[in-house]
Amino acid sequence: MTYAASRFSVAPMLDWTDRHYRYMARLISKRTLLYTEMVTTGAIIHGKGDYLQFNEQEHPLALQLGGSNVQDLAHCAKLAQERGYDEVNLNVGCPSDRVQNGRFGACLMAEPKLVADCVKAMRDAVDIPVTVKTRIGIDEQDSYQFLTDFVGTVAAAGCNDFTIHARKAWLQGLSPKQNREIPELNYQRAYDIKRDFPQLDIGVNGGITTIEQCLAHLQHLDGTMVGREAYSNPWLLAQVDSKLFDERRALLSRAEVVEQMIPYVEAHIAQGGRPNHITRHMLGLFNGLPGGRRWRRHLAENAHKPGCTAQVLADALACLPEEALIA
Ligand SMILES: Cc1cc2nc3c(=O)[nH]c(=O)nc-3n(C[C@H](O)[C@H](O)[C@H](O)COP(=O)(O)O)c2cc1C
Repeated sequence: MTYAASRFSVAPMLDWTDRHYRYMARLISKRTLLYTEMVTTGAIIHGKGDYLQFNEQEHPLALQLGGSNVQDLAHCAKLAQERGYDEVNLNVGCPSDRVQNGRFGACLMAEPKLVADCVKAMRDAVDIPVTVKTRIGIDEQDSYQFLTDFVGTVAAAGCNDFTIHARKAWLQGLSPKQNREIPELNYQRAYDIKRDFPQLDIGVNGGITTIEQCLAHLQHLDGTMVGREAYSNPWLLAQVDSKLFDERRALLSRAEVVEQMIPYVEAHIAQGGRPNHITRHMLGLFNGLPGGRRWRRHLAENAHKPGCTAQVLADALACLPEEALIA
């Protein structure tokens, strides 16, 4: 496998990977594939807002859909393609009650035939890749056979690209938050799927916190997806283009990223938004550096105040020592 054939992505995360986070992430890495938060077909079709909005700078960008109605998913996939998304992904991994009531998310692992029908309808509607994010199992259905039956059935419907969150979903008794730590991760399951379905693109997700871990997974797999670490420590993305894609392009410093966010925040305010809609995603930018706490505190204490402007970012930068500014 070449570097360029492998994938690195930031996971879809509700309330976290909104368009503002993604705009910042794109300033840090050009090669990372960014996912939207999960958007339900119901929100897109019946909602009042524009749930497909993004900034052209965000490419490459994948829309994650939640749903299980075949026609609705096909319709939303088509809208995604028309709007310019680079990929459309189906959520077969979220364990929350709300999602189970809507019969989508992780509970769909128990209905591979339905997922296959959804994927086929989406594939028929669009030319962009249709991908699936899934778990290694749900509840007591956690055998390797269960996972291979699921992947095999969905792949036969035309999905060539799976990201496997290497932790099974508990549909009862654990909150989605608890279910991100328990039960334990089983990366071997994802490796075994790649061995048994070598023609498929298989990526892994769950518990990855360093680029070195990504490189270790890429010995077995086609891609890695990072969630929480890419949010709380966005500077992780600064190593992606060079270490995973062998690109030599000069990177921005953290301070330069902040400077480029200032006009973006100004434009957001001009449209009636508040700075903290954006700065809340930037709190971890100086994590681990001297002054990182002061940066975080300044934004957390000021960016929500009425009348606050994009100057809050310049003021927060001024709290930092020189060594943090050039890092
Ligand atoms: C705040 C939050 C929101 C999430 N929302 C979604 C979502 O919308 N769709 C989805 O497939 N997974 C969602 N997840 C799960 C992540 O995509 C990912 O699978 C999980 O966090 C494990 O990866 P990590 O250990 O790298 O964080 C969410 C996770 C978090 C922390």
